[in-house]
Amino acid sequence: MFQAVTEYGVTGRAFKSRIMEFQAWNPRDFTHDRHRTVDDRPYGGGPGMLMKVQPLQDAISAAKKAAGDGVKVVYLSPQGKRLDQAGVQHLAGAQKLILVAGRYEGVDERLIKAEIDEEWSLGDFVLSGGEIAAITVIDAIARLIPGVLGHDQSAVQDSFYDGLLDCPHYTRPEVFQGEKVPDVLMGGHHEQIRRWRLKQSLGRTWQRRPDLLEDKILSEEEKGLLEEFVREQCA
Ligand SMILES: NC[C@H]1CCC[C@@H](CNc2ccc(C(N)=O)cn2)C1
Repeated sequence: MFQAVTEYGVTGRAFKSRIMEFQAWNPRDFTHDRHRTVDDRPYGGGPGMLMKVQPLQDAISAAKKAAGDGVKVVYLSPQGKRLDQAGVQHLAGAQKLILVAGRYEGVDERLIKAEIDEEWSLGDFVLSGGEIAAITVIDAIARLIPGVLGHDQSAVQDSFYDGLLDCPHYTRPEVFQGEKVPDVLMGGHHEQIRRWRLKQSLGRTWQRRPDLLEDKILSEEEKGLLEEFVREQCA
């Protein structure tokens, strides 16, 4: 599953060039019974199983041992703190991360308490396993590691990560579905293009995610551009 980030795209290059390193630790490799059992029944009964404590504990311990000092152990679940770009930046600051991907109905609370440093959630929805959440986190973190994105892409990244939604993008043909590319983008006037893109990002954020604007202090220029956008919308 993790080949999605270790083998493809910019993240794949980050792992191939060893800017980043990945190793998977499967609890099944830490079982001692013939069926390599990794699930166990919940005390208190009820449907579903939990992750068997001993194999998961041993997998985490082995990963910690291999990581050495300065490792942060993160558990991904709907019960975690809601992850956003600021949270990704926080995680990207860690030298080493162990991402624990759960399966079944969950993990014994005592194991979480003993081994997990931070619990994060990608959103209010349930996946069949934490692996896809871990893959997503790895991708988001990788994009923030110096050298992973080409310098040109990192320029694009900055505009998006100032807490605003991205502006509309256009490429060939000039007319598509009966609609022309906005003239400003055809003119090559970089300062006008910068302002237009910033105005579109501000306006789109105001329209679709006003909550993001609540946490953002706008510069005088941004305030002016947003007012212009709103006036044009209400005209
Ligand atoms: N109680 C269900 C829970 C038990 C333990 C394993 C997880 C794996 N699935 C996940 C993991 C994370 C997220 C998320 N939102 O970040 C959603 N789903 C499911």
